Amino acid sequence: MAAIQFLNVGKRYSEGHDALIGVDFTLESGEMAFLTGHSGAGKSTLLKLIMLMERASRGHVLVGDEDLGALPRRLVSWHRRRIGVVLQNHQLLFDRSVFANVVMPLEIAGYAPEDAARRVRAALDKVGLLNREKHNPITLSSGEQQRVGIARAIVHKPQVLLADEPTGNLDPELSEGVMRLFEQFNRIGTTVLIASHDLSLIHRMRKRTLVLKNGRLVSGV
Ligand SMILES: Nc1ncnc2c1ncn2[C@@H]1O[C@H](COP(=O)(O)OP(=O)(O)OP(=O)(O)O)[C@@H](O)[C@H]1O
Repeated sequence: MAAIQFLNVGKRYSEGHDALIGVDFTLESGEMAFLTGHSGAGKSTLLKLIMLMERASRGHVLVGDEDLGALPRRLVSWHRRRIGVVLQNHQLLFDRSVFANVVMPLEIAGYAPEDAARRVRAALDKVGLLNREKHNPITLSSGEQQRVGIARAIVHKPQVLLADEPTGNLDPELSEGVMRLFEQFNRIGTTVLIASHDLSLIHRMRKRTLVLKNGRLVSGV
């Protein structure tokens, strides 16, 4: 079954700039792939369409069976809960603990506190940070902070995990560790799409790689 489908997708920003043109690809459920291309090629835009942070100007974006262009407004938050997102600057809040950062998506989704706490600990365990739950993230290294961001992205067991330059600030060894984590989530069935311009890292991972050039998919389809 397809997890993500782009059918002749175009995205024109209001200024008239075409960020994506005629993009067609399918990511099967349980697949892991990279998305690469020069700065401005359209990588972040493509991910934003999947998260419904932007809407396609042409064509169709499907996540599972749902055509996002036809998704009723009341289902947008349901849709976002199917997706976990990891960003380069991880957007952790430094006025609260690691635990409090990771539990946020579960609080928003209305989980009971005990259930939420169990899930947060399971997520922190998966990223190797169970002993840091009471720390403030500002006291952690950048690699550890990124792993807190990953725990927060997967704590609600999303079907799809998206990452936008998740290793941008990390040295090669830490970057590889983060990629191995994504691989682990993929192995248990999560569909993973990672935007990155770290070509040597992508090469080492030996996964399908979608390449964008000036808004068009030129390879990996
Ligand atoms: N909100 C916006 N309004 C107008 N233009 C935008 C907007 N967001 C992105 N763009 C433009 O769309 C094009 C694609 O941008 P996008 O951020 O998707 O590229 P990218 O491949 O992720 O680049 P980078 O690697 O530098 O993050 C760029 O020319 C960018 O300037």
